[in-house]
Amino acid sequence: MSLYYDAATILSSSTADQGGSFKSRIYNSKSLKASPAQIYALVTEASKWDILLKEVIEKAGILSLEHKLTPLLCLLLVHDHLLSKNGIAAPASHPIRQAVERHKARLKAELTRARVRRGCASLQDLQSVILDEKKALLGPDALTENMYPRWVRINNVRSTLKAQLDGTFSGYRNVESLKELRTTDQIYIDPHIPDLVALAPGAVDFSTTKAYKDGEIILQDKASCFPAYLLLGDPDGSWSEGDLVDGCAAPGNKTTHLASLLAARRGFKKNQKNSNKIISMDSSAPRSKTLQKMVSVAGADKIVTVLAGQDFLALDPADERFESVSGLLLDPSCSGSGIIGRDDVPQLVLPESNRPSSTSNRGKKRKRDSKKENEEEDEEEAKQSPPERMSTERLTKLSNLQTHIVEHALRFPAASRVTYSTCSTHVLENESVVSRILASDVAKQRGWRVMRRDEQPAGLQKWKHRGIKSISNSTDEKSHVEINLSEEQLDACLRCWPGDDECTGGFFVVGFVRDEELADTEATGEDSGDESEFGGFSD
Ligand SMILES: C[S@@+](CC[C@H](N)C(=O)[O-])C[C@H]1O[C@@H](n2cnc3c(N)ncnc32)[C@H](O)[C@@H]1O
Repeated sequence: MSLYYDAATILSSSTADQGGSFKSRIYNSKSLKASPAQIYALVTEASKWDILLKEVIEKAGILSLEHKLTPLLCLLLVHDHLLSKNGIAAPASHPIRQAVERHKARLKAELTRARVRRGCASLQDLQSVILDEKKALLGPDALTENMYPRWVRINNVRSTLKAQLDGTFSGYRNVESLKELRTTDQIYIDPHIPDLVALAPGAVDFSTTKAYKDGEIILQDKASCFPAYLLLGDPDGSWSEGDLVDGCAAPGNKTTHLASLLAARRGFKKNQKNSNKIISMDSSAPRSKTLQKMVSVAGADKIVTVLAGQDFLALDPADERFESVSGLLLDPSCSGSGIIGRDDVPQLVLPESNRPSSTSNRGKKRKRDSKKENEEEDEEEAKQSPPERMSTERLTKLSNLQTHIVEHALRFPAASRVTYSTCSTHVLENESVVSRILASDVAKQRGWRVMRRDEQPAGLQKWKHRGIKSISNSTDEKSHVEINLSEEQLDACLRCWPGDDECTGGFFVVGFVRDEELADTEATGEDSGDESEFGGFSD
């Protein structure tokens, strides 16, 4: 029984008090009695159905009859009663189980009515309609990670798309759009990124499959696949790369994607001698261990050299180890404001109680409950706009460091392509950084410009979300950031927005290419490299 009380407690407690992500709060809490896995599963599942549960509970009128139930407790219990295979996890004689089960006929009837009203033949169909309603009601931030499709990238070092479709995904039915992806036996082949597929939310946990353990498939969000593809282009593309550097590489998603794209390219150009290598590094030693492990599992040890604990800014571009480096991928630390699930306390839409608020004969307890609910409301408000929480000062420091890292990449003597990416939605960390880089001496002296849309790989040319000049959130507005980018330059920037129809997290990526004809030998001086500008951030 503690399961429902524990879940209600964790949802009501303030993130600021406890710190950490929602999941870590559950797993680290010492005061909860129920199993953390059960609490997490209950809350995340209930948050997928809350709009429906609210409607069913209100129409069944339970809350005005059952004074033992708060709206939150009722929602969690009715979820399990109607939608969980095993029903409510409490002894049949427990008063709060009885408080729900007394109304089982009405609840069942209201569930059927709600499904029929929406024209859905099954509960599975109903679920995606409910998620769409939730998105429309609360905006994309209301959706947590577990409500998005599962993105799976096929690793060409160890496998091929065809082999995986015939193996791991055999029996899956192909759908033509993400919207159609509703049931767990469907698969969608992404039109923007080669060898990327999506499975419906709730599909099997692919991290338990043999293909995952053998490194044949990698679980990677779609947006995070943009940078490596932007850098290397299509396998039949004309850019013939030398060595590659991934300067901020841990845990290794983009490094292993680079390796996969190189493998695909080698398959395509079988007769071409190609011995490019990838040099990957991360300034954090512990994260470098993860990077090394991911590279090994992906079968990329022969292509990738990991420089563990290496600060990219401390590399000397003139070092002979880097004389053949033609492409660099920079994905430095950022605010992470685009990450789905970072502030991942599910937003639950609760039923209205329809009870007088202070006249109850359960004085104290009711007061406690309503205090909890007020706290919940405050918390919900605080959750509305996660990107606005980071201070302008902190964002400016990050932006300075990001600019400095990319400018350093532009100095590698043989470099002709560089990509810069973040999982941030802030203009300050994205278009503003691009604007500052293009204005820097190193960019002018060496003839760097942005990679135009028509120069981008075929899949990304089709991507509709592009750079912007401003965003209506207070942190960016307060910074009075000036963005000197032309329409063409903004069009060269690729953006992903959390919660849009493409089901990505928030992301930004831009490519820079070197055009010696643009090189301005008159431009002098080094760009500011004052380390004190960059302090005070963490990953
Ligand atoms: C956003 S994460 C990179 C994610 C990675 N590209 C991937 O796709 O798996 C940023 C990483 O940059 C590293 N980092 C930050 N500043 C760095 C620097 N100056 N040199 C090397 N690594 C750095 C951090 O330790 C962190 O692991």
